[in-house]
Amino acid sequence: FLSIKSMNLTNTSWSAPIVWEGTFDEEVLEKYYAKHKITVGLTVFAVGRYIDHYLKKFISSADMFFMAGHKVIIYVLIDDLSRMPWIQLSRLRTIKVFEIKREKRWQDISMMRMKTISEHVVNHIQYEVDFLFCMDVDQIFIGKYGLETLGESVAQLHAYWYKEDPKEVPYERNESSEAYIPIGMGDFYYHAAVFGGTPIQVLDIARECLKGIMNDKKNSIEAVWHDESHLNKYFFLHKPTKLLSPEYCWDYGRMNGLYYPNIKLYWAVKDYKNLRVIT
Ligand SMILES: CC(=O)N[C@H]1[C@@H](OP(=O)(O)OP(=O)(O)OC[C@H]2O[C@@H](n3ccc(=O)[nH]c3=O)[C@H](O)[C@@H]2O)O[C@H](CO)[C@H](O)[C@@H]1O
Ligand SMILES: [Mn+2]
Repeated sequence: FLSIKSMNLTNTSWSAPIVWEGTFDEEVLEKYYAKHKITVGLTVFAVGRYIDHYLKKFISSADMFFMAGHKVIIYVLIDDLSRMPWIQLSRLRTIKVFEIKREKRWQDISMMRMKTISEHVVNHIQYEVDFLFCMDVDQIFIGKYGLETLGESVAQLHAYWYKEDPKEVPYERNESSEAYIPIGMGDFYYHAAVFGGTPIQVLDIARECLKGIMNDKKNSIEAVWHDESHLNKYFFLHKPTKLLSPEYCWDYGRMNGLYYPNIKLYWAVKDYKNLRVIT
């Protein structure tokens, strides 16, 4: 019998922990943070049809499972304030809603999040939270997503690629792109649906990714997986201090016979045809 712990990597070659259920002591963490009170931020974007389709479920499930028992500020970036759903939150939770401009192409809606995140971290988030996560809206929490995920620079292993040789993962392979990673290089393939860290670290991630995205635009290049390609380049150059196992961003639609009992967050059903803006 092999436990998940022994089947899967729990440390990277640069000694960053890979967080799986069973690799941390929740009690010790809770005791520590009872004495060191923190506030955790969570940014989420909802533009166009993603508002009605995903936002309410994301927020109400976060209310229940994201940093339960700790102070949380959810930052909602939305292109139509009048469609912000009403959600009753538990104690210790606050929502701040901001209206953003709507990009025309879904690729830009996704990529330009890096710009909006940078601006908001600079203007206020850095003074309001100790740790910050940035997440896609098309996902749902179903298990406790807790203190074990906090770190200076946190990356999410992509559920499709975490066992794969880096040679096989879909990094950007066009040498002219800022996101380029040569074949044979790279550590893991990270999922852009979740990243985080201290606000200053998140600012560096967002700024560097944005720089790459804008330089590529200048050269009429768009990386194969958009912001995700640039995020992978960033984490290749600046190793994350903590990695989250796929339990923290699972796809039930493509399990490949694998079953993990401790999923904390999973992909909502995608419906690109109907939900994404027409390009
Ligand atoms: C499996 C897969 O295909 N993954 C890619 C796909 O992720 P996703 O299919 O998860 O991208 P997505 O459609 O969720 O877009 C990313 C996020 O942007 C926001 N949003 C996007 C479109 C929109 O009309 N309204 C809106 O609010 C929303 O917060 C969403 O969660 O695309 C991303 C952006 O290119 C990355 O490249 C991912 O690697
Ligand atoms: Mn998504």
